[in-house]
Amino acid sequence: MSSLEEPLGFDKLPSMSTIDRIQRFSAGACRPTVDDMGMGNCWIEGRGCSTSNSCDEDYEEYKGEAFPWRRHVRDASEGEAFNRRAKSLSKNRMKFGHVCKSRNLPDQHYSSKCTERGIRGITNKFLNGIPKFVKIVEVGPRDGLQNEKNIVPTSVKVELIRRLVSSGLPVVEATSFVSPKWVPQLADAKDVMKAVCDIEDARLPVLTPNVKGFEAAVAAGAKEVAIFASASESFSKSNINCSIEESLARYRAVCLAAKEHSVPVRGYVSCVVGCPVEGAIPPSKVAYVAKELYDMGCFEISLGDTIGVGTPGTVIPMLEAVMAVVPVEKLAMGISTVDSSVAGLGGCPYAKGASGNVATEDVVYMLNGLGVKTNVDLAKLMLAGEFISNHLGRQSGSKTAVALCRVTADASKI
Ligand SMILES: CC(C)(COP(=O)([O-])OP(=O)([O-])OC[C@H]1O[C@@H](n2cnc3c(N)ncnc32)[C@H](O)[C@@H]1OP(=O)([O-])[O-])[C@@H](O)C(=O)NCCC(=O)NCCSC(=O)C[C@@](C)(O)CC(=O)[O-]
Repeated sequence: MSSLEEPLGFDKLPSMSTIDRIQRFSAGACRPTVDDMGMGNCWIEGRGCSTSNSCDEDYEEYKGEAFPWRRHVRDASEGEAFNRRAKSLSKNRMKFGHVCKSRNLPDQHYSSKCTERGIRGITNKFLNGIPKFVKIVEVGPRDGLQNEKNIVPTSVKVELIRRLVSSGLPVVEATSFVSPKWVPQLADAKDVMKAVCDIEDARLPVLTPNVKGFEAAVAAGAKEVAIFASASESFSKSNINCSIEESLARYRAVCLAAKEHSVPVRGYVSCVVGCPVEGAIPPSKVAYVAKELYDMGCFEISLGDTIGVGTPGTVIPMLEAVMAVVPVEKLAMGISTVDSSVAGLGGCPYAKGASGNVATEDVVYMLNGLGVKTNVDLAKLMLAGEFISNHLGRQSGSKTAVALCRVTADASKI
């Protein structure tokens, strides 16, 4: 049995106060603003939101969030037809016949929700303290397509991004400005970014491994970037060809350049629970890297279980260690910011055993069922998932998409 598989004893389980802290936290809109740039650790418009009852306003505020750098011109071509089609499906509802044209399904309405009151009653009773709003960071066009055997044409990537944005996703990671020798699938980063940089309805961050990537990203029109470190030495070496310390030095340079350009930087920590080479990763290592990224100016830290081996018994001690050094509202995992990928696409090409990503459709469906707002239209999102799955010639990795396409019963009764 590898160390990753060793069951934790009850003595290793986190204290109730930790679980309570995580549950009670309902983050405010942790968004970067241009005004916050250049203020070191204060790049975020911080909002004290430490109780479970204060986030209705957060949702309202998030919906109305303004992005001052936007100059929006929507491409009227193929996207128009899609918008018309999607508009015919009301929010959080859909007609089966419209979503899966290929299958002759009855034209039934369904909703993944019971009544708002009913849900609140249930969640108050059993899931006290879950956030009322969850921000979803869609990584499909970047993480999802970086590991595809066949290179996806630029026009398909651009159309996917447009569809995801029009489903209401607030953040869609568009591409990576990395070495094309390392990730040939994203060698068209410049063209993708140039085609989507005028979209104003969502933030479109891109990955930048060094200053060279940052400069290319900004020249192509990127207004937000992400840097990606690892808590595992072996993964750092195989993913970005340098040690953790070397990567942190590179990222400090990226953050400095970003500060000069008033570009917000998001930070990733990979392998926060386990590494395919090293096995279990100590929470203290994750906390160290997360704090370094936070100190260099990242407005938010995404904690990635890169190969999908975490359990509550391993994730909570890790969160406990990270929360001791980085404010919880700056963390993007298991709290009220979730990274996911449309149709479950993706996984890091340099992480052996990376088992793909949680599908955005499944996250939205589950959150809808809990009465947690995301601002995402599940019907439009499923159309985006169907679009890319059709292009890739395989079934969606989303259980929700697969199940809802096949249901012939009155789904409102399921
Ligand atoms: C970091 C490097 C560049 C080091 O790569 P290297 O080979 O060590 O770097 P180098 O500085 O020696 O440069 C080698 C060549 O790359 C070029 N180069 C150098 N930098 C760039 C750049 N930015 N854009 C374009 N080209 C670049 C550079 O100009 C040179 O070109 P040559 O002279 O040979 O023609 C490379 O290892 C790399 O690109 N790695 C990226 C790997 C990657 O993208 N992995 C997937 C994303 S991470 C992930 O998915 C995990 C995450 C984020 O989702 C979180 C999670 O789930 O855990």
